[in-house]
Amino acid sequence: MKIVNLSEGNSLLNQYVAELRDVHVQKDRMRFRRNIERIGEIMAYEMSKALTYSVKQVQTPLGTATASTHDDKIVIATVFRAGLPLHTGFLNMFDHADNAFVSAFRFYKDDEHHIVDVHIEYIAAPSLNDRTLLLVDPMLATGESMELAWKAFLTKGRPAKLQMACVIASQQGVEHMAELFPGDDVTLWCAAIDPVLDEHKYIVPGLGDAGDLSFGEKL
Ligand SMILES: O=P(O)(O)OC[C@H]1O[C@H](OP(=O)(O)OP(=O)(O)O)[C@H](O)[C@@H]1O
Ligand SMILES: O=c1cc[nH]c(=O)[nH]1
Ligand SMILES: [Mg+2]
Repeated sequence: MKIVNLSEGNSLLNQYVAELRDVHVQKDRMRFRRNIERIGEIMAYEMSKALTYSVKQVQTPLGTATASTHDDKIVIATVFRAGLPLHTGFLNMFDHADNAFVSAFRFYKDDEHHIVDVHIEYIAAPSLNDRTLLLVDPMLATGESMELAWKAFLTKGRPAKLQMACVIASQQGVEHMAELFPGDDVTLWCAAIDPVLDEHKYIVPGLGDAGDLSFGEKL
């Protein structure tokens, strides 16, 4: 698996990630969601550079212009619920894309909240055969949700290409995905890689619970 960490370069992206992490700015839920969406827009732009392009002719009112545009048949796929603002950001840019959704939520199997399991309940997707699948989820902690989402989407066909995107990845999550995708045909794009998970499997320093910060706490 190839990894592109977009925070390695200086750009406005880093400002949005810093705001996502900031406990004071997080009180503004609309800004939190919008910052994830803006990061999705920037990531989509960066990821568009890795697509397959061909030159086309465009009829203008005054003549014919040429443009190199991508030929990928894109499906943007995300994981309920924290993935929704990131998905919107991608769809703002890839506005012709089809879309796919899966629900995955982490729950604790023990009273001490140390053992996390992931539960998948719902999947809605077009045929993924021969498509370019952009699998986007803001947080990659253990990597379990991303792996199960990928396996759930595989029941809808075999994409020609897979590109994954997350805002904050943990080192453990990156290693988990690299084991799942040992070749270099899959790329993981992210805006930060954080060093550790805490005992509850939250990314540290991370940002907290992306789903709760976007939409409020759930029971
Ligand atoms: O890599 P993992 O350890 O699987 O954790 C990452 C998952 O955690 C978050 O979802 P969460 O389960 O909190 O659900 P939510 O979107 O409803 O908050 C996030 O959106 C990922 O899907
Ligand atoms: O740190 C984490 C880990 C999983 N999900 C989140 O929202 N945050
Ligand atoms: Mg959550």
